[in-house]
Amino acid sequence: MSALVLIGPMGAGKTSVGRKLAKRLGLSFTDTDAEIVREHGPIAQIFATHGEPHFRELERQAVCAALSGGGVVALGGGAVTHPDIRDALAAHRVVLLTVEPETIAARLRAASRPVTSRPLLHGDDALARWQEIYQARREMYEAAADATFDTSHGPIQDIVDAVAQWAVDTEPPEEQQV
Ligand SMILES: Nc1ncnc2c1ncn2[C@@H]1O[C@H](COP(=O)(O)OP(=O)(O)O)[C@@H](O)[C@H]1O
Ligand SMILES: O=C(O)C1=C[C@@H](OP(=O)(O)O)[C@@H](O)[C@H](O)C1
Ligand SMILES: [Mg+2]
Repeated sequence: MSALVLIGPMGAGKTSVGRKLAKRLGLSFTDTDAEIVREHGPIAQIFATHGEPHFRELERQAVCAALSGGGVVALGGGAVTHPDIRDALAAHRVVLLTVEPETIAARLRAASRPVTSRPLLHGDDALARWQEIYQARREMYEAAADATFDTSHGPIQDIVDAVAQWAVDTEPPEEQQV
């Protein structure tokens, strides 16, 4: 069963768009960060106690499990850095959500949970770090994506509608309802 997978940089909207998209399409929703937190505790704590490589291994396990369950799956922004995850994504429909730095600056300021869920942005100048990380991953995102939607402008519902339309238009024949 192929999943509809959302990838992209921190704050692009993978979690928020993914949840609404699943509802809209009548599919299950899995956020792999939420699965990791449920099983292993807060992301910042995992980074602090065991380091990023350990988090990436937990993420690899969570992503592989989520992909096999199908439905809509929102990944964490760094999941594409793992080669096993990049390989696994080839069998699924992958949507890249992008966002401009001007917009992300406001989202990072407004975010209520950056400290617990985005340890890579801790400290001074989170925006500069966000840009650096995005640039370093941009090619991996683009290579993995079947479609790209920018979430910088307009209401979130417009993005949900656009991705839902794309998903219906490109649905593989073997998964269409008979
Ligand atoms: N058009 C939009 N598309 C996506 N997210 C939006 C949009 N407008 C505002 N937001 C907000 O931006 C934030 C995106 O955060 P989140 O969904 O956690 O992103 P990610 O999972 O990619 O890190 C949310 O607070 C969401 O409500
Ligand atoms: O980009 C990254 O390396 C990360 C993104 C986060 O998820 P979101 O992209 O959903 O914020 C979370 O997985 C963790 O803090 C690491
Ligand atoms: Mg998220």
